[in-house]
Amino acid sequence: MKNFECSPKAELGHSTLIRGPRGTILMTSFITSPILLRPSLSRLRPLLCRRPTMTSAQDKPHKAAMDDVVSGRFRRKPSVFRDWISSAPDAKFTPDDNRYRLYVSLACPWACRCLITRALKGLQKTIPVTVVHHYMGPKGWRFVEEGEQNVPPMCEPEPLFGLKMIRDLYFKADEQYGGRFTVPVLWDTKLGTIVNNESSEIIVMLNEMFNEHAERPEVDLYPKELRTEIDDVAESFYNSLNNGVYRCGFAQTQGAYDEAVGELFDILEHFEERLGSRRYLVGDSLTLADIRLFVTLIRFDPVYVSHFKTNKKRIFDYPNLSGFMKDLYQNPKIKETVSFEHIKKHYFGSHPSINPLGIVPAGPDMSYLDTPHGREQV
Ligand SMILES: N[C@@H](CCC(=O)N[C@@H](CS)C(=O)NCC(=O)O)C(=O)O
Repeated sequence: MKNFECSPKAELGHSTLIRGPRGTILMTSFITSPILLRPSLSRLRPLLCRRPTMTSAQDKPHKAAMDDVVSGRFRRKPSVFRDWISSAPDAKFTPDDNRYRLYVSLACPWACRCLITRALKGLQKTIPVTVVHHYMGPKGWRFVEEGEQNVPPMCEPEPLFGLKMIRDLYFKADEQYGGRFTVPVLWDTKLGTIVNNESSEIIVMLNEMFNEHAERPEVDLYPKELRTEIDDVAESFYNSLNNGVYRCGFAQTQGAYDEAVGELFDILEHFEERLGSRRYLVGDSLTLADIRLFVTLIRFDPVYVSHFKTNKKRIFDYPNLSGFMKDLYQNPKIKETVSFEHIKKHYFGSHPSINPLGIVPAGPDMSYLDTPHGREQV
C-alpha cells in the first residue's frame, strides 16, 4: 500500500478517501467518528470532481446514488461541495439575509433534515426553499414547469434561472462537475455557486449562523456542551440506520442484504431501549441528533418496510421509537415538512430496478401519528 495514501483527516462526511498516485480515488472507507470539517474541505473538491476526458461532464449518462454498488453492497458517495458560512471578516460566504436558497425534495430524508432545522429556527424568510418534483428520473431530480398540470404540493418552477433539472444547478456551480446530483443544495445567489450539499453540515450552519435573522434564535439544536455526544450518537446510526435502509434496498446480493438488515434491526433495538428512559436522544431537549433519527423513522413504515424490504418489524411495533416519532411529528413546525405524497410517490416511482411498474401501495394508515404520544412522562 505504500503508493496509496489515506487523505489526512479527510472525513468527507462519513468516509475516508484512499488515494492513489496523482490523486485518483481508489476507494472510500467508512470511519466511525466524524469530525465536521469546515472551510478546509473546499480544498478537496477538485479531487472529487474528476475531469472527463472524451465527453463534457454534461453529456455523461446520469448515475444515481443507487448505482453506487460495490460487491453487491450499496456505498454512498461523499458529498462534494463542502464550504462553510461564517461571519469571520475574510469569509467567502457570510450569513446574510436572503442570500442563500435551499433546493430540496420533500421525499428526501437528508433534505428534510435541513427543512426541519430551518423551520424550527424560523428561517423561512431568510432562506427560501425550492421543492423539486418527487419523481427522480433517468437524469435526476427535475423542477416543475410553468403551466404544468398536476403539480405536487409545494413544488414551483426554478425561480432564479428557470432551470429544468437539479443537475443544471450543479453545472452552473462547476461546469466540469462529475459527482452525484443530490439534494439538498445550499445555493449562494451572490456568488452564483453551491455552498454545500451535505445535509449534516447544512443543519449545523442553519442552527448557528443565521441567529441575527432567525425568528427563534434562542432555539439551539446543537448546544456547545453536547456537540460531541450529538455527533457520536448521530454517527452511531448513520451507516446502520439512515444509510442502512438504503443498504437494504439497494443490496444486490443476499449476503449484502442480510448484513444490512441485521445491522439495521440491531440499531433499532438499541434505540428502542435508549428511548425508554429519555425523551430525546441527547440531553433533555430536541437536538440535531433527534432530527437525524426522525427523518428515517417517519419514512420507515410507509416506504422502507416494503420497498427496501426492511420488514422484520415496523416502527409501529416499537413503543418507544414510535412514541418518539409521534412526539416530533406533532410539533407543527416538523409536521409541515412531512409529505407522505412526496415520500411515497418518489420512492415507489423512482427506482425501476426495485419496483419496475412504479405502483404506489395504498397503505399503511399513518393516522396514529396524531394520537397521544405520552412522551412528557419519560
Ligand atoms: N450525503 C448527502 C446525501 C444526499 C442524497 O443522497 N440525496 C438523494 C435523495 S434522498 C439524492 O438527491 N439522490 C440523487 C441521485 O441519486 O441521483 C446528504 O446528506 O446531504
